[in-house]
Amino acid sequence: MPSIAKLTAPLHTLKRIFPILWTSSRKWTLISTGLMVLEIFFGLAVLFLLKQLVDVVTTLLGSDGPVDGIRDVLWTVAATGFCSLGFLAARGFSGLARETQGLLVAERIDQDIHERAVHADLAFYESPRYFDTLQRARQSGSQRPVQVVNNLMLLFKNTLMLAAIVVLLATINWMLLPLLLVAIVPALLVRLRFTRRLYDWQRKRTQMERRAGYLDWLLTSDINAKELRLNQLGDFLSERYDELKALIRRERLAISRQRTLVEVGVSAVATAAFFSALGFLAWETSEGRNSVGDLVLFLLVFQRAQSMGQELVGQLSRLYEDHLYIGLLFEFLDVRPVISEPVDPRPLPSRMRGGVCFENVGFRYPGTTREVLRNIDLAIRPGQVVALVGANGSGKTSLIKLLCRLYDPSSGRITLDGVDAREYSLDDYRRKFSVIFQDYGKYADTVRSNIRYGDIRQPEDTPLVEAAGNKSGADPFVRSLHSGYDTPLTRMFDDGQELSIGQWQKVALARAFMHQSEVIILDEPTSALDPGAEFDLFANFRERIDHRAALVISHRLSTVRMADYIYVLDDGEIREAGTHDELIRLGGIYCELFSQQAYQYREVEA
Ligand SMILES: Nc1ncnc2c1ncn2[C@@H]1O[C@H](COP(=O)(O)OP(=O)(O)OP(=O)(O)O)[C@@H](O)[C@H]1O
Repeated sequence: MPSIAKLTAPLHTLKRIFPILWTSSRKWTLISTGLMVLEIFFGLAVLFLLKQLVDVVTTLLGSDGPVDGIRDVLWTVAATGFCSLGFLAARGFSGLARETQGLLVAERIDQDIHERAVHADLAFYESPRYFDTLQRARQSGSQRPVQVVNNLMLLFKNTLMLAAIVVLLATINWMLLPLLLVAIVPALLVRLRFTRRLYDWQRKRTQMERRAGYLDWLLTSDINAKELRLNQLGDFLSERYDELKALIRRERLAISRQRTLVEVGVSAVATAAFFSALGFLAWETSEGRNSVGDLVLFLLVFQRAQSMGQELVGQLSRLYEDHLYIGLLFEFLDVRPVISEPVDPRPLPSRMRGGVCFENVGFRYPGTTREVLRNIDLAIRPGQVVALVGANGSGKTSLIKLLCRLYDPSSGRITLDGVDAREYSLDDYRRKFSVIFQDYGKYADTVRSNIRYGDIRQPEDTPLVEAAGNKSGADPFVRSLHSGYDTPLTRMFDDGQELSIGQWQKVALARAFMHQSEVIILDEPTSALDPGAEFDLFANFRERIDHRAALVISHRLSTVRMADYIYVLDDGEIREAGTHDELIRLGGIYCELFSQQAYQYREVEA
């Protein structure tokens, strides 16, 4: 037995859909509803007039004076024709109105999806479980909400029409009604069952579809083109893609095959019902219990009732399907960021005085059990350059993500001027930092925009863009591009220019310099820079960053030694901290790393 909650679930879906429709296009909602009402009115009128026509003709056949009768027939035919025209016109225009409304609603749903996607926690993108919700929301399609309402209106219209036909049939012979039920109900049950099966299957297959999409991207994207050719991975990946797609196709077709077989069976039952009804009525007519007019009316309306019933079945199953898929959309729209604004945020000091501190911070990524950071105590004071060193996977990038509140600590706290960072408004707090990550963004836009995205509040022609380009060392090569700072980057669009990896890194660095934040965070900022460019950057680093505070992650100890204070991270814990000289004197991990790199330089010099 289905539970009450399951039965009422579609109603909840509707309750959420109507406000979306209303707010996205009031005018078109009203127009399409009005036209649908007209469509129903004319449709019912046609049915009524058909019955009238049969009655008038039957009376005419049985009477002696044909003159008045013929006039009645002609009037009824004319009225039926007029109403049919009205029906067709209303149906045509309501289709147009629904399309307009559909496009507007789809735009609104896209806006909602983008809004949620932009504000979702970073964890959302770093977990396959969450990421699937986004894919499913996309799969559900932004047209669904308007489809639901269209289907609902069509359902309403067809139900009314069917009810009218049922009344007509009952006036012929009530025994026809059970036969009509036999023609409609099994088809409905079959459709609903297979809609559910297909939906369950698609939900189960989201990851597999995503894997296929990923392989498709690997095979066709420019990023992987070099490795694909040199490692001859093309055929191998293409085979994996084919295998996945074949599996998905086989499973899907198995369901469709079963559905087709069952539907053919159900149609056979419906056809048998029709001919049984016809035979029964022909017999009743030959026995004189029904008139020939009844038989004609039956032939006119029974098949109409049957096709209307089938439409009704289609609409009901589509409505059910839409309800299921809209559930996926709502599932995504209901994702709320965990990293949220405090109800009553504290005012953030315009200039920080004490700096940012980690106080006994521990952290594990959501959905995982391993603590990637433990007992972290760290401070970044105003104007201080702090360096973070450590082996791959020791937790450096994770620490930065916590610092910028892309995640919150699992234990301990991060403070700004002694106040827990969670007490400040999220946007204001984040504005205190400018960051360049290892996997920085490459925007298919002009150089100017690529840099200005560091602080989008600045006007388009802000001189800060060139100033940032100067600081990062990007300026000389940018000026040599065909349109200087207005050169479009990447080959994604016409006229786009591709940069070298080092040049991209300089543009990304400029983006970090663009924002007049108080703390500048650089995660491996010079990994792709040539030694000359790296030397230039750090030679007068403090002037370049306007004596702001900085946190620099680097594996190059020549970069790290210019820092005021250095933290050494090892397997999620800070093992050593101090100035370069102190750490060398300590003779620990840092000293060993430094000696290894220094040895290599000495070898070159020797
Ligand atoms: N999104 C994530 N979900 C779960 N675990 C993660 C995630 N990102 C990183 N980790 C894990 O956290 C640990 C620390 O990773 P992190 O990226 O902070 O290291 P790192 O010190 O910056 O390394 P590298 O020098 O290679 O950049 C690693 O063991 C990594 O597997």
